[in-house]
Amino acid sequence: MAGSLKVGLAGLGTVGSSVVRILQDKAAKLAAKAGRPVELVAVCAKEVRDKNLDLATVRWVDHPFALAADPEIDVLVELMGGEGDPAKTTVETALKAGKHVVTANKALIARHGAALARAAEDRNVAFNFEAAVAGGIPVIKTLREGLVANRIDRVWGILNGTCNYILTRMLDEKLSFEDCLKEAQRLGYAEANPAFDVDGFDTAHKLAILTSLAFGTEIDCDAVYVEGIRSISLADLEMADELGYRVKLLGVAVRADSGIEQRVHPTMVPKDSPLAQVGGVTNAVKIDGDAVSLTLIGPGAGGPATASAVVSDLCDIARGDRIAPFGRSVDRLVRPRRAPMQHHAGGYYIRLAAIDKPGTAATIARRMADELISLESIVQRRRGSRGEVPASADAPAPVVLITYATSEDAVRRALAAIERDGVIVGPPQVIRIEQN
Ligand SMILES: NC(=O)C1=CN([C@@H]2O[C@H](COP(=O)(O)OP(=O)(O)OC[C@H]3O[C@@H](n4cnc5c(N)ncnc54)[C@H](OP(=O)(O)O)[C@@H]3O)[C@@H](O)[C@H]2O)C=CC1
Ligand SMILES: N[C@@H](CC=O)C(=O)O
Ligand code: NA
Repeated sequence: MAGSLKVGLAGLGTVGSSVVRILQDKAAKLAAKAGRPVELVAVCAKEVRDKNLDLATVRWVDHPFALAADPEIDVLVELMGGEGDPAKTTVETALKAGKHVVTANKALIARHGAALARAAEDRNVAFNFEAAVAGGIPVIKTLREGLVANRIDRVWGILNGTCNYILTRMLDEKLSFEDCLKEAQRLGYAEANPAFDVDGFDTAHKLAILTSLAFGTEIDCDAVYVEGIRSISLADLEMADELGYRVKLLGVAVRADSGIEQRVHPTMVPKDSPLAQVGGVTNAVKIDGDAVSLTLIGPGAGGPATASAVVSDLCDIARGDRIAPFGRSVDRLVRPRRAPMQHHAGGYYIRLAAIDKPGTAATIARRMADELISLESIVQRRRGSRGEVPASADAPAPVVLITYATSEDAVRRALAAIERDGVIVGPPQVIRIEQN
């Protein structure tokens, strides 16, 4: 058997600890599959959180930059997280030193992926990041290699385990948003700063990476329209359920007439659609190609699932597989044309807190008609029913509209007019609807 691939690991948190365990517990099987042992020789961390981790045979290095330049290692695994330092310089240092790099750090790739991939290409080393998108689901490999013969028109799905866990638990267990988030943190799903999860930025990072792979374009993270899930109430989840939908935080990248549309927002999907069935920390990615359309479903976060992808990347390197990180040379990625969000076309769920007085319903209907928006349904509830509306005599009553396909622009204009008319209280809740 060939000599071992020597691994240096920076970051011993949720994912790093699981990587150590897999490399140790499955050493013989991995060596057989990769054709040579994959050996952890050095680690670097601020502290060892998991006191049961056996690091007796592993060298401790005090700083990640030193680990990245360590002459003994062949590959640097970066599992510290964060788009800036120390992660960025650690990865740059390793690539400059001619070492392969594996990372799960989507924030880093979304911001600096092209420059890092170029550095890897220049030195003919691997820069692998399967764990960065949809955790254990091999979606990077699927897009980069398995679907190479396809023209991709849309890549979309549930890309954040924490948000899907929260939305599922809120509806199923009637738990509060805060309690669900705490559970997701305890289970190791959330980012170090969970605002990245619940405000949609983690999904945006992942979507930007998928977009580049799917459409052969430069990563354009700033082009992603982002809305998170903080505004989604139990009332919305229950109303969606009643109307035949589930609410999911989706990332959607689609080839539109005016360019590539990239958006992240809470989305209603029909209850009988595959994405609606995906609950908890599970992720799902749908890829619509001209020859093959498929859906990949699997665990999107958590130590073991994410480490599974990291170890897969390491085995590819051990086998000698070298593939351009974005499936083609960075110089061959094209600049994407951005399709503006105002041009987005689709159905909408709109929840209004309507003032209960004669003419309100007519005003709302007229403003919608002015913008040529056709309504599929209107549901009006009594005051004090769902919608967290107090039951006092002058309290507003929840009105829910479901529109047929229309444009974002038209919806925004109609709602602005309704607000000016003074027939609603507070901001309207708007959730886009995505059909299969
Ligand atoms: N958790 C998940 O489910 C998934 C995570 N990822 C990504 O994987 C990466 C790691 O995530 P995760 O394991 O959850 O994060 P954790 O916060 O659990 O672990 C990060 C580790 O890196 C250490 N670290 C941070 N800064 C330094 C430093 N300057 N020097 C040395 N060590 C440092 C931390 O130490 P300390 O604890 O002392 O701060 C901690 O041990 C992130 O990029 C994340 O986005 C990707 C997919 C899924
Ligand atoms: N915080 C992320 C972790 C995996 O990428 C998530 O919840 O999906
Ligand atoms: Na993955």
